[in-house]
Amino acid sequence: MTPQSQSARIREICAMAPVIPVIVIKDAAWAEPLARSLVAGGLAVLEVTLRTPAALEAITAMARVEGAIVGAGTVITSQDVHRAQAAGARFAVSPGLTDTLADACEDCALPLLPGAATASEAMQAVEAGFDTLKFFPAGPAGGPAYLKALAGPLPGIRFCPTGGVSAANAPEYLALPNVLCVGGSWIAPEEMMRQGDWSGIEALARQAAGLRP
Ligand SMILES: O=C(O)C(=O)C[C@H](O)[C@H](O)COP(=O)(O)O
Repeated sequence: MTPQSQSARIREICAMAPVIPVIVIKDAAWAEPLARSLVAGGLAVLEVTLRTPAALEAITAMARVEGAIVGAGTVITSQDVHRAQAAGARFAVSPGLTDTLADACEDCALPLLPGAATASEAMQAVEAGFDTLKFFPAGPAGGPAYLKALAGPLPGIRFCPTGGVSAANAPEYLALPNVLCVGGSWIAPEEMMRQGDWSGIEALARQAAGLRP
């Protein structure tokens, strides 16, 4: 799967819902009810960060939930790519992009949403065949005004801003012509998962799913 066809698939995935929940999961037992509540709330595309020991098992459990399209986040190395794919991830998200990462995803045919925070990083990603990027870290890098400025010289690129995005500022990003969706951890707070507040998470998902202007 070439970077171009990976990027085409990533565009489709990013267009499915206005928000991709960024999930940091500490207990794989939470995975199935979490995925069910997010899908029920209208968010089908889910990113599980490989930041916790439970992440791979959680990906496997969530991938079995009907309607869920589960990807792995915090994919940094080729080993991450292989582990994510073996666990059942259907796409990968990275805070950045390296040749090694691009090659590993191409070899595995795992669509990659690579990260970029500057015009040069975005241009390098385009040279490597990726035209759909994660804008990371969105808030600290400059927020909606920064991303709006990139749309002029780089009109073909579409972004998923992530990092410091909330229900309050998501509409500002989603109104930009170069934004397909946003990513954020606010839809799956650890405390709500710990308490098994699945209906509360479903309500957060429903609110997020209605954010597209
Ligand atoms: O883990 C990764 O791969 C990352 O790139 C970082 C996450 O996307 C952000 O941590 C989410 O940001 P918040 O919504 O502000 O919590």
